[in-house]
Amino acid sequence: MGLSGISLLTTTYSLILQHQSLLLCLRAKGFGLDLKKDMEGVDYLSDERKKAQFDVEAMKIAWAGSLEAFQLSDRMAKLVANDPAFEKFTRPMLGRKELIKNTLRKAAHGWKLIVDLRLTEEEAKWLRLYIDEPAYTDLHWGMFIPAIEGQGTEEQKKKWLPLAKKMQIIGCYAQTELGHGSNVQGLETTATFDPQTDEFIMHSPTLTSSKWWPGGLGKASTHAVVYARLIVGGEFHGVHGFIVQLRSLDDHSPLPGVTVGDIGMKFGNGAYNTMDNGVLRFDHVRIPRDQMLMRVSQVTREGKIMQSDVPRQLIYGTMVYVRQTIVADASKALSRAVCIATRYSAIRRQFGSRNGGPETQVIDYKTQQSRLFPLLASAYAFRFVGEWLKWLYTDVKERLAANDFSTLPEAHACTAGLKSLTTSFTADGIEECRKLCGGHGYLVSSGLPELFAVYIPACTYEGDNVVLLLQVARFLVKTVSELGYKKPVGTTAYMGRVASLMQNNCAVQTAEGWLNPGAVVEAFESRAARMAVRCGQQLAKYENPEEGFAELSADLVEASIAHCQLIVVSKFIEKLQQDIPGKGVKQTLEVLCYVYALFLLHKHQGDFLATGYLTPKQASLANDQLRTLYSKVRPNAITLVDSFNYTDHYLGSILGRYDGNVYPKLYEAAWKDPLNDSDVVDGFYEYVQPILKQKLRTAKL
Ligand SMILES: CCCCCCCC/C=C\CCC/C=C/C(=O)SCCNC(=O)CCNC(=O)[C@H](O)C(C)(C)COP(=O)(O)OP(=O)(O)OC[C@H]1O[C@@H](n2cnc3c(N)ncnc32)[C@H](O)[C@@H]1OP(=O)(O)O
Ligand SMILES: Cc1cc2nc3c(=O)[nH]c(=O)nc-3n(C[C@H](O)[C@H](O)[C@H](O)COP(=O)(O)OP(=O)(O)OC[C@H]3O[C@@H](n4cnc5c(N)ncnc54)[C@H](O)[C@@H]3O)c2cc1C
Repeated sequence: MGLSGISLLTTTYSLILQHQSLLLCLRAKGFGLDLKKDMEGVDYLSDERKKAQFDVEAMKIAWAGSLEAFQLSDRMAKLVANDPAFEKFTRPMLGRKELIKNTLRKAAHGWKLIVDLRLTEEEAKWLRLYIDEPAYTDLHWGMFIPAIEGQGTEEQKKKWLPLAKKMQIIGCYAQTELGHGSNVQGLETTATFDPQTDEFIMHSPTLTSSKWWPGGLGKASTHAVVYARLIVGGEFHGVHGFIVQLRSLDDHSPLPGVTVGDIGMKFGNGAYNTMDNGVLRFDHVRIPRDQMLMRVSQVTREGKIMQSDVPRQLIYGTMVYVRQTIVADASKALSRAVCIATRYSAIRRQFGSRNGGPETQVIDYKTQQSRLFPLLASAYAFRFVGEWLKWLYTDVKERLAANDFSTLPEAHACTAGLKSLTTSFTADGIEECRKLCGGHGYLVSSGLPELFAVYIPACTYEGDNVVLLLQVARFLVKTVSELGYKKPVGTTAYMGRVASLMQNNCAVQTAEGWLNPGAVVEAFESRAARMAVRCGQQLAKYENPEEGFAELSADLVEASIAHCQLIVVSKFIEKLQQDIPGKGVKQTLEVLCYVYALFLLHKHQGDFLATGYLTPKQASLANDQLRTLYSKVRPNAITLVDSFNYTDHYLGSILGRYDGNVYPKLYEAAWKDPLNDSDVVDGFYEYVQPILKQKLRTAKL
């Protein structure tokens, strides 16, 4: 085959697909074909992109939240993607020491860009996101600084924040211990006030009191906000945060009395191993009294405890903040996996060839659609609920600054519940995307294994997901028990209509009847209210409420999930009531909103049926409608994932490449694996050749 023959192959998409494997064989056998030249610059997904029924540029803005947000994010994504310093292809192949050093290098380069280009805090945040490598900086900016901002006095903020924001100190958030993570009040590290020297003595009295897990602690941090039991005058006064210096600012060596190191390798290659999660012990380390974060309680020079008007729950405030950001991160992680799986599903063909024509794109299989499109819809749903949660958190923060703490319990329940719901779904969703990509999804170069490995701890950190749903359950039970005399507000306002929600059943008679926001919201409200009330009734049978709560905890978790799903569905619907510009954008989002809601209704139909709200026929109609909706998503699938506006660098996936040029790039990547540096593998002469050359004496073999 001559070169002209090869260029002919590039003329049509389907022909190229048929001949790719042949070309690859030729190259492998040394025919000297330049695949790069032949395949690059072709958009294998262009036919798919032509099918779009909406304005993609407008959808990008709807996804980003505003034109300004889109432009900012786009600028930072390109800045990172075009900088070779942020290459990440080889990350999963690095040993731990190289990995950490590489991360330190990237973090330093990122900081240099932030300083040199005078980036704002918002721009810097996006820059770190697109660098896409968990690092000590996440904890420094994401928890250490927010802990001081939320729990420090004005004086403390004035002293510590400028140092932290200029990175003259590096901080982490040291709460969890070897023996306790979820049970914060069970922490054992002590901070004992010494009135003679006006200091706290930080001490780790037991092995299980060793701080264990804090990110950035292992190797990078100079300081930590350490959570410890406050002991004054021999009495315990609750757990509080203390700013403690751990390492010398000159040579980074641990200070006297401080034992600190990394806790070792974690799940997966690369992935979260770029983070130095650490262990820390104190041997009677002294810190000045003014290093206790004193917005909630103060210890005076004389050793008196003073309580401000601020509720003690504010000590948990940093977790509320981070849980809110984790919901936003869930939509990013899920959309990334979905983008990879959707693009690849349009490229991949299996079966169905007629008369030698192309095989069927796997995205056209209804089973593929029924697994993929709900994930796509969920990515959008999480994006919009994340946007709402950010608003809620900003509102709470402003109120807290003005000493209005009334909305803190709801903010806690919403952040805890939505963190749990979105991270559990996203972790499962990434794994589903891997399966949707068949065998190639299991290759590291698909980007999915590392994304999964880096993401799954989100179900555990910032609160184990079940523990958090039990917090939501407490909030719901309290709301139900107060219904007689207190009007529920915010996300529990629907409980105010509990009588009608318990009585009225679903009125939908046709599949089209489900395309009605009122019908959908009422279904989710009725299910959530009925499950919460049922739990309340069951609980009332127990003399000891705590015993009842423990006994019914599995049902309470289900009720919490129902409540949180209602929030996501409602916020998606509310988003659609806003003005969303761009041809077809709102209509396409409406389709996704119904896919999200009806998929959940189908998946949890047991709840809807058991509570008596739906009949089996109505549940079946919802499923009929869902099938119709999948057909409406299909032509828009590729452009819906293009609307995330992810660069190939951020996606980090050959299967998810924007141009769909999958096979040549997979092939090329295989040859870059260090194992292929030589034809004869290291170890052949020691371990393989002797076997091949052995003269067997046993008769049996
Ligand atoms: C590719 C790159 C990807 C990179 C991704 C980067 C993402 C970066 C993000 C994160 C990186 C990971 C960092 C991880 C950090 C951590 O994990 S820090 C440690 C987090 N630890 C936890 O979350 C512990 C979980 N436990 C708790 O939250 C609590 O202890 C509890 C379980 C809620 C408490 O239980 P308990 O019953 O003992 O509670 P009490 O202390 O008695 O308090 C009860 C009352 O307080 C109210 N409450 C509880 N929590 C809060 C809160 N956060 N805010 C407000 N109010 C709260 C609760 O409702 C009770 O109130 P009531 O008495 O009125 O009923
Ligand atoms: C990657 C990663 C990064 C982390 N980063 C930090 C950090 O920067 N700073 C920090 O301080 N911590 C950090 N952590 C620690 C993290 O916050 C805790 O691991 C988390 O809060 C869970 O606590 P645990 O490990 O004690 O789990 P456990 O509470 O021991 O959970 C074990 C099991 O018990 C169940 N369980 C526990 N309590 C109850 C209950 N009351 N009712 C029913 N079931 C229950 C849980 O559901 C779970 O199935 C990190 C953890 C990870 C994995």
